[in-house]
Amino acid sequence: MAGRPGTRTAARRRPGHGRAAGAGTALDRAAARARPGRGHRVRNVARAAGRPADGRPAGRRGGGDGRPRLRRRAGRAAGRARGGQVTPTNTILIIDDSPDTIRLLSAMVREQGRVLFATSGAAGLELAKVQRPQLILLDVEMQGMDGFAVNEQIRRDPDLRGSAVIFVTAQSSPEAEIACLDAGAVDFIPKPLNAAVVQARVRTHLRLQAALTALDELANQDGLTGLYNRRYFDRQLAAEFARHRRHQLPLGLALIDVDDFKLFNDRYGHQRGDGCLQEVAEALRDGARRPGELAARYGGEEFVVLLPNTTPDALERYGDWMCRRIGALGIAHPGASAAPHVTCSIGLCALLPGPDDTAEAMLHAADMALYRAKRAGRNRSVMAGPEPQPA
Ligand SMILES: Nc1nc2c(ncn2[C@@H]2O[C@H](COP(=O)(O)OP(=O)(O)OP(=O)(O)O)[C@@H](O)[C@H]2O)c(=O)[nH]1
Repeated sequence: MAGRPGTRTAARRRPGHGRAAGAGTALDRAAARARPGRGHRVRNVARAAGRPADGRPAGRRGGGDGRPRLRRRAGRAAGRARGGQVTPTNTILIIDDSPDTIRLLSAMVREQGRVLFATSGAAGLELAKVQRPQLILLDVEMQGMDGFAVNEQIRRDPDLRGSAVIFVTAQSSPEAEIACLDAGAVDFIPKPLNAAVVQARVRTHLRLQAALTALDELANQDGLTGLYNRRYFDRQLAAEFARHRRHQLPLGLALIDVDDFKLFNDRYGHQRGDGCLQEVAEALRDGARRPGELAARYGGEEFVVLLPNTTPDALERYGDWMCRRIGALGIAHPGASAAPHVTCSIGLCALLPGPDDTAEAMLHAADMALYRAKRAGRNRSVMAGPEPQPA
């Protein structure tokens, strides 16, 4: 298959490059040394802690088994939940200013996932943002920023929504326990630490986290195509629009509609219609290759693709290329008006968002362009803007 014209190869950070705070401080090294016989493991984990997986946002990773990405992710999450089996994909972050406690806790939970640690609240927060652990075992009584302050920042950060906090504390009164739970922690582990209790609690919460992740992913997925659904797209569009406005970057949007699809359904039936939508969706998913690009089903036979940091020229090339790709699927559609196979019309909008622009207006502009593409004969893409007047 020919590559998409004018696109850059996805910039991927090389594994092992990039650093995060909390790894390799003097205390971290002391903690590793203090762990008889296993110091190297903790040290290695701490080094790995600074390594972004591949520079792409979670959930947008391509890869090889041919299943839609979202489906693969949901499957993985469900796999983690199934039977409570803990896989190496679980990450547990210990934030504690005592090397002895880190050593002890690491030994207790090391079979339950990849263990990272940080010896201060600030370092722990930075590490958590990069590594997105499922569980954070958070010491309450730390020097500087205490556990409650760290927890508050975790709760406020939308990127850390998927990380559950278990407080670890020597204060075991009912009031202390209630304060931890009221602060939003999922659980509470009392000191002195008991290995069986720690493992049971960690196991339970890893299971719950996996189930929650799977549910969250399903809630964002379109059932027929496995693409993201409109709800998720609208959220991402709002976030990307704000980011592009802040950094003054050009944002691209493509609204894609299958041509004469009613006729296709009438001729071949809804089941074949569904199959056709799935094939189109797969072409769109496969075409969203650059980091941050997102394809979603907008409703019915209409799809939408968000293309971050994309100039009008590049967006026009994308539109033409995607029209050709969908035509090249070669799905027979003898009654269609533009060609004897399935085609699509695409409305494009490229925008450097200014203070008065809105995501809704951008979608509306793309919709108007799509309407013009239909009127001009279908099987084409049209850029939003003033309609060319006849000479
Ligand atoms: N099979 C199937 N059909 C769907 C689905 N969602 C919407 N449709 C059908 O898509 C068709 C859309 O028809 P119209 O809105 O008239 O548009 P069109 O026939 O594609 O015509 P143009 O858009 O003008 O090219 C309707 O027949 C819907 O029933 C779906 O999930 N599966």
